Amino acid sequence: MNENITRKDKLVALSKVAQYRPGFTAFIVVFSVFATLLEAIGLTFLLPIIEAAQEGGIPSDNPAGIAGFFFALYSFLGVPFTLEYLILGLSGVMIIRYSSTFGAKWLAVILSKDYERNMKTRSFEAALEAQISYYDDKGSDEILNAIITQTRYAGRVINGIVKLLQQILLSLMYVSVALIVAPWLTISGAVLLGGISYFVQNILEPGYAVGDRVANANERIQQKTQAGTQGIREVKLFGVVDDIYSEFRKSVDTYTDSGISLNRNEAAITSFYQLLVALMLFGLLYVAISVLSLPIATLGVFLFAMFRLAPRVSNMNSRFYNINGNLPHLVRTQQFIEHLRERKEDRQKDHLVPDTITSIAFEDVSFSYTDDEQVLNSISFEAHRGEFVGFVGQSGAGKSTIVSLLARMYDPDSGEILANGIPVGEFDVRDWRKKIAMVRQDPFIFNDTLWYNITMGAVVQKSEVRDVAEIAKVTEFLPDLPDGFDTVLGDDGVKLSGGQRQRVALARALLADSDVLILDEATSDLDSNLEQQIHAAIEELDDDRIIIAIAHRLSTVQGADCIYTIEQGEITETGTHQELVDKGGKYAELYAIQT
Ligand SMILES: Nc1ncnc2c1ncn2[C@@H]1O[C@H](COP(=O)(O)OP(=O)(O)OP(=O)(O)O)[C@@H](O)[C@H]1O
Repeated sequence: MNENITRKDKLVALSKVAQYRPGFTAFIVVFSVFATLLEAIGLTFLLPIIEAAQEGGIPSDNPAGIAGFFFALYSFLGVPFTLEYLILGLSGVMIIRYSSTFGAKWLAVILSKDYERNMKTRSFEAALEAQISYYDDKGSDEILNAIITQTRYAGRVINGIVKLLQQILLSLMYVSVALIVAPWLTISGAVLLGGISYFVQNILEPGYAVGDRVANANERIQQKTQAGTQGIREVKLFGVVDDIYSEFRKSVDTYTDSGISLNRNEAAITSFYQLLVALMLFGLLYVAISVLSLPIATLGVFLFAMFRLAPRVSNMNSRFYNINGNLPHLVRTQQFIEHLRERKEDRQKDHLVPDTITSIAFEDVSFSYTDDEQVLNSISFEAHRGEFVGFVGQSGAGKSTIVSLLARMYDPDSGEILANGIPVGEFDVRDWRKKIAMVRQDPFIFNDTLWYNITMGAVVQKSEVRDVAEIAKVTEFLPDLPDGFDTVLGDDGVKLSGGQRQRVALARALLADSDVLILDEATSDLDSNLEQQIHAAIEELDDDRIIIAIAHRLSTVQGADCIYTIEQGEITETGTHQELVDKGGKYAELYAIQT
């Protein structure tokens, strides 16, 4: 993830949060301020009650001040101004106050969780739509971390902002009251409070820096966990258990220490801030009494406002610190979504994909994954409906890259890939891929049933699944599976052998009934006998589709209509098996070694 995050990036991230359901956010803020105001009203109710207690349970029938206000209100409503009704009134205010507080908190949680959901769904959706090259660059661990962990922290920012806004509004209210009763004293108090806030925020390590460490540690934890679980066999076999564990431990320690620092600093802000504010208030009190000689009533209201204001400002400071701590996650998540969108697969639809693909052609196609290395160099070939085409060549020659380009996992740097004479780049990429079924050497097996892994959730007849299972020789090991087609195959098909996994993937591809079947070392883990049986069955099955097979074992492509030998990204030989053997070139050399 981008480590060089500027102040502008932070502001942009925050402004995006502000634009997320602003009406709902404003409603929550105003609603919670209303709830807090009710507390103040409830407090003022105490005055007439105390008075009534002093008067032997009967409040004066002509009270002054706040009690007078309540007397007038009760008269207006036609409610007797007695102790019982005052207590009932106070209870009513408290019921509304705490119900409102509960409502405000509930709404704030809804907003925060809704934002988290929005970030999660947007990022996963964007990840699903992103080009494969993004996955090559970033690695799935970073993407998983961004979608699962980062978004959780990012969701907390909006909650923090709501709470910060509540505190700001309440503080403004108390400042206004204090300003009315004692303007100069309030201005002096506000300047002092501002100074203390600045001082407290600046002596501590910035929340953003601590939060950034947490975000980095999270990324490393995800990496190590993934390496230690998905790669558990290699980890054990190559004796790196201790290394993986110690790196994991280091990251978890950083995560824990940084989390503690963040919370400790927030607590420090709250505690020391309150101490400093108390000292400041003593100073102001001294000035008010000895220098300004304020009347007691004014002083009372001023002190009340200041005592209410101080915890709000302290809370504002720790909230601000907390938002800063979560901000790196928010910025990273937003940048992650943006980067994914920039790398979105092109979904242009200049042409509808033809119902039947009758031919495919590469015309002078060149490609490189990075600037350093040209992987394909002017590749040209054609394949027509019903033809079987084979690619052979040394490891790293570029064979898989050719079929990846055909499936539009990457776009060529130059040249054209055509289907029925139309550039495949002009089709909607998803529609185009529906015409292709590819089996890779190491196919992914979903942690689901065998049935799901073959049908991929499509509604199909059992007989169809049985047919493809028969051709792909899945039926050979089906009786060994405890629940037949309903057997769950485990994480990435862990309960199957390499050859069994390939056969499941082959059955999946055959069921897709595509126009182009690509077999990229699809049967390499099977013994030659089984492989030949499967290939014979596929070739017999349907002579309509185009079959492209990549193989190291030359017997796999021996029956192909045309075989291309690839060397360092170029086609160096073309012909049938016999023609190439007779030619005595690279193919013949490989064939001689293998036989
Ligand atoms: N995603 C990628 N990013 C960068 N380079 C890649 C990527 N995939 C493959 N390459 C490089 O491209 C070259 C061709 O790889 P490719 O997989 O097409 O070869 P191949 O002929 O299919 O090899 P093999 O027979 O071993 O599967 C290799 O040098 C490889 O390192």
